[in-house]
Amino acid sequence: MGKAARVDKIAKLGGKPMWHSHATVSPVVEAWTTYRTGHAGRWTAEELTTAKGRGTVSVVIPARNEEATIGAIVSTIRRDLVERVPLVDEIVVVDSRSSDATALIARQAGARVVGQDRMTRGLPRMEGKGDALWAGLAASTGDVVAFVDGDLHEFSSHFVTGLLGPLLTDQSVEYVKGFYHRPLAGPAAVETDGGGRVTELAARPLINLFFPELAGFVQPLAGEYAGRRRTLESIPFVSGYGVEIGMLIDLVDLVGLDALAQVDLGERKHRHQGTEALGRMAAQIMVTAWSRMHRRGLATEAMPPSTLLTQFRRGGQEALPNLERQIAVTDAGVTERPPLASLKRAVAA
Ligand SMILES: O=c1ccn([C@@H]2O[C@H](COP(=O)(O)OP(=O)(O)O[C@H]3O[C@H](CO)[C@@H](O)[C@H](O)[C@H]3O)[C@@H](O)[C@H]2O)c(=O)[nH]1
Ligand SMILES: O=C(O)[C@H](O)COP(=O)(O)O
Repeated sequence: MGKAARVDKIAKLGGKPMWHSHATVSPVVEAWTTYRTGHAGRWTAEELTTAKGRGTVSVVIPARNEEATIGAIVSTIRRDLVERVPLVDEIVVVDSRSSDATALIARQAGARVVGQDRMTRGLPRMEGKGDALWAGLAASTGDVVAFVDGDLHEFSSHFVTGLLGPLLTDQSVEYVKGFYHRPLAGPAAVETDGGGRVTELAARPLINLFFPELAGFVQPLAGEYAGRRRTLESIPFVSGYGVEIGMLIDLVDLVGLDALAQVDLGERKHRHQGTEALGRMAAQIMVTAWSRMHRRGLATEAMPPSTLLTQFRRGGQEALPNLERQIAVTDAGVTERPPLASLKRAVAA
């Protein structure tokens, strides 16, 4: 049994959790994690520029009100991977209905900035990150497209080279997902591995229960990933925060686990959202997972989930006297952009 396949597992014994360090994951996941996991340090930008040959590479960054971080991310990629070596051919920032200076700062740092709504004009309006990513795929031209979140702190260009490594050096890889350690920075202290709360509390249990072939992905919700255009254009993009889990399931169904890889990018620091917002994110992820469970015959059409999420907030003018809390109801329902390739075919016909 490979080291990568050794996992810690909690077994419930008499109500008390007990840790085992020699439990195995499924043979499929064991083989995949051993064979398809890499480390960003394995590839230099120079080697990858040679490997790229005549192909082209786009970096797409979705950004909604990211004026604090977007400039440093774009200028780092530009300096290291456009000017120092010609690895990245274009940097596209998708301005996702920002109300701050995100677009201006990104442009000044050297990105091409496209508006989410401008790219999807004439199509039904959709919300959130997934729609921004689809707009970015439509706006970009590279044969390989790398996506990077716009809220990362202490960004380094190895995030991009790590994602590109497997794709530019191994033709059998169609898609690469990043993974990392995730500190949780609170107001007073940093919890070393406290980040990724939605991942640990919602996405990982869902994946293990219903899509166990994907259990070897260390960070299934990572916003840093790259793929071949032909593949990315062949899958739908779920709106909002359903996009990552939807993409992973759709990809494994389309190209198979063996064409997917993951790369260790070290550590990732980002802007944290509050618990209430993460609850809405988790609900979108669950609704998306349900749609894929339904497609696989694991859930019936007769029992679709209610997409309304009721949350409670302390005090406020609208507080109900019996609860001393106000109630906020949001719709966690998601929609989908169709595979970009199908739209291009329809336009060409
Ligand atoms: O309407 C939106 C919302 C977000 N973003 C951008 O998307 C990126 C990630 O969004 P963020 O709100 O920072 O998400 P996280 O709280 O970091 O959530 C994690 O989990 C999400 C659900 O899988 C993933 O989409 C994220 O990439 C991942 O970092 C950032 O650049 C945002 O500016 C948009 O472009 N449009
Ligand atoms: O990916 C996640 O689980 C969410 O983005 C939450 O991340 P955080 O706990 O690091 O803020």
